[in-house]
Amino acid sequence: MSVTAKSLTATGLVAGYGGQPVLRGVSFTAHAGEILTVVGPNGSGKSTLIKTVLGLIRPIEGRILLDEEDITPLSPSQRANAGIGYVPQEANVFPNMTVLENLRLGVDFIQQRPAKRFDRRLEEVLDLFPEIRPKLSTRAGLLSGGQRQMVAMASALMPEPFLLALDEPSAGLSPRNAELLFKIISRIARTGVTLFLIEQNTRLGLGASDTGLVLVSGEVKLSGTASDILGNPAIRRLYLGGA
Ligand SMILES: Nc1ncnc2c1ncn2[C@@H]1O[C@H](COP(=O)(O)OP(=O)(O)OP(=O)(O)O)[C@@H](O)[C@H]1O
Repeated sequence: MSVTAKSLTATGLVAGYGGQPVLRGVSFTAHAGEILTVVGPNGSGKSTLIKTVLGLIRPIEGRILLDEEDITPLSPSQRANAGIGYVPQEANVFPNMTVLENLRLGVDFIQQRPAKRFDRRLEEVLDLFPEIRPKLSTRAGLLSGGQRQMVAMASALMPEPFLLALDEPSAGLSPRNAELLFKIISRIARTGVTLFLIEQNTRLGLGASDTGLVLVSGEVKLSGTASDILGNPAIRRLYLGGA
């Protein structure tokens, strides 16, 4: 079921909300087919960064590229059509609709990238989320938090995005469900999708990632392989409660 993953590159992003910029020159590359997790303390600019990648905030300076294509001028919906999928942290399913209806909406919102036949794509996506297969006719609002998060991710995958952006996927989940979700995230990457996520749970997020980015006060404090970052003594001391 592989799609062709694309890399996501940001160069010199300066962005904010009108006052002093929150992001102060952020550059990174999420390589095609890899998982990149952005971590950092509260208020460091993680949400601002994901909003800038999605086009919800226009950068004052800098560019965003999907492979070689400069997507900086594109609106959020144009970026969705260009193959950027997104799962927000909250309100990410339609609670009064069934799981199947939610998955159908995932395709209906994308206009310019005609996907495979719905049934075929549905089977591929359900193979990634066996836990929701028996729940297709259940209203999404009746599911557990972990299952709802799976439906949200499955719905975003329906139109075969090149890249999936996730906003704190483990938020509000039990440790067991959060671990399960990150197993699924690794499974998604193996199908050839690039994953770009922000995460409060540094150990879990970086533990499942290829590369990482530590954002502090709107600047990249550290970047590299996720295992190098997890092994960095300063990061361990600051964010992981260990020496
Ligand atoms: N809509 C907004 N208008 C003005 N300032 C904002 C807005 N949203 C966030 N900020 C400010 O931008 C800075 C970075 O916030 P941001 O939410 O990007 O950080 P974060 O790393 O995602 O934090 P958290 O981990 O707490 O979610 C903060 O100083 C915050 O107050």
